[in-house]
Amino acid sequence: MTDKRLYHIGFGREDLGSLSPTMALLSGDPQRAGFIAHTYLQDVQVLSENRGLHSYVGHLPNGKPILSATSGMGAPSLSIVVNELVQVGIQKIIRIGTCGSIQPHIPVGSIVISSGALCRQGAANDIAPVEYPAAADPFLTVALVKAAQELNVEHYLGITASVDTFYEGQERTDSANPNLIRKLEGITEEYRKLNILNYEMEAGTLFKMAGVYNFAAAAVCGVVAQRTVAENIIFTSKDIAISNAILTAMRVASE
Ligand SMILES: O=P(O)(O)O[C@H]1O[C@H](CO)[C@@H](O)[C@H]1O
Ligand SMILES: O=c1cc[nH]c(=O)[nH]1
Repeated sequence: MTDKRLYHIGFGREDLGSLSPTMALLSGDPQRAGFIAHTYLQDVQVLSENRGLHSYVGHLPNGKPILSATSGMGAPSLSIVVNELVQVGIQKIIRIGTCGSIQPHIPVGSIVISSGALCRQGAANDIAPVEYPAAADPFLTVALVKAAQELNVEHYLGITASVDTFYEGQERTDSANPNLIRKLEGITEEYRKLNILNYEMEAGTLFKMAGVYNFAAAAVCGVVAQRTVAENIIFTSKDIAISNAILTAMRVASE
């Protein structure tokens, strides 16, 4: 542990003052991290906006201090941020993300709460063996499910596929690269049959790090694409999907 400013997140323990938050809400998108901070936290301070990794600290109406931070996209960036957040005293992380559904019954606008992840992520292999479980914290995860029930948010609990690429790794061909390597052809259908609910790009590595570093992690993602129908993001449902994920996570953070 250190009291110095951490190189990537751009702040250290001393910048947190007497607040000393132990919970972080982690968004891939810096705008989302800022929105959460400015909408839900009181006495918000901008801790850093280094490399697009915007971080904010404040407290909830009940006085609980909370950090709202940015992971960036993908596991390599997340792994750096999470390592540094743990160094400044964070013990619980809820990822608030977006995802693509690969099950026909999970519509855009709803949320997926991850019970665990199939972790097809290179960064995680630097942290733990490939067989190491990518398991969400059961207590935070049940709390997210309860929160979604209480808020009447359409939610699904199950296994997430966390992969390194948005296009090839999620079997998208409507992109600059129309060619998929053979091992990725049909992977979405295979995952669908394995009862995997969704694709995203950070939860698996986050969960493995939580096991190795000994902190609690959970993930809630708004569904912004329906991959059994099409590859594209459904912009008309994006705001409601993200809002549902944020509301659900904030209810848990407020407990
Ligand atoms: O919306 P965020 O949290 O960034 O999450 C998802 O969106 C990005 C891809 O569009 C990836 O980071 C993926 O995991
Ligand atoms: O389809 C999607 C949507 C958001 N994020 C992903 O990683 N995939």
